[in-house]
Amino acid sequence: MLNIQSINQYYGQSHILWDLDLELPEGSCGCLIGRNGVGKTTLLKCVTGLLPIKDGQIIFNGKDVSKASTENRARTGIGYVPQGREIFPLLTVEENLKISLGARGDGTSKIPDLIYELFPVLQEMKHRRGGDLSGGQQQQLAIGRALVLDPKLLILDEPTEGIQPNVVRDIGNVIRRLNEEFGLTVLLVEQKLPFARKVADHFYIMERGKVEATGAMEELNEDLVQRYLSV
Ligand SMILES: Nc1ncnc2c1ncn2[C@@H]1O[C@H](COP(=O)(O)OP(=O)(O)OP(=O)(O)O)[C@@H](O)[C@H]1O
Repeated sequence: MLNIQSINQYYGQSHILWDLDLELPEGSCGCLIGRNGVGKTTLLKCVTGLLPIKDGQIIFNGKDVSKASTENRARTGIGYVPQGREIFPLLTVEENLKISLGARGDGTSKIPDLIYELFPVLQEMKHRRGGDLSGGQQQQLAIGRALVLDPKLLILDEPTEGIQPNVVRDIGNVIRRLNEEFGLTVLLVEQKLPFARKVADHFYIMERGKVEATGAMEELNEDLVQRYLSV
């Protein structure tokens, strides 16, 4: 589904991603983990097209999307929920969701029922402004907005950051459901290991701009945690 081959990325003179490889099989739920500053968000932004790569390839569904615009990648099925959510605070919940409809390219003007089914709170609050929602509700809105595009791959950057535990649980359940019931492939960055273990089936440990270890989530043992994640 997603095959990243030997990509390099720089911010000015700073070399951030180093010949990075990653393979995410279709139907899986992969979690990128690693200490602060190792390049997790940068990698997600390279996949969505928000940041250019210097060399290497990003293959999505068999197509090389390395040079495609963010809009085109979204149209071909890459959905993105950014860190910090980035919803529009002055627009209503419904307007936030409708904005994404325009990017679908199929002319539909109806928000898919699935979004309100997954997140009933968005239905209840659809006429409220995005900025009036709690952090957890805004995260649900950000996920709903990505789902409006009917993605095949859903990318989430720290979806539980700054969110109260009961909403974290709901978000975890929705991600699992999207993956297991609806067959969505998922790639997320997550710092909270218990959440990562519950939601994901694969892990990718990043260190200094590379994927240094990967495997099934059950293989994420104490040695790896000590070596790559302890601070
Ligand atoms: N816009 C930018 N300009 C210059 N350097 C940047 C920029 N954004 C990030 N960096 C640097 O790139 C490196 C990787 O950052 P990135 O945000 O990808 O790491 P991360 O693993 O997601 O970290 P965190 O867990 O703290 O979010 C860091 O050293 C960071 O300081």
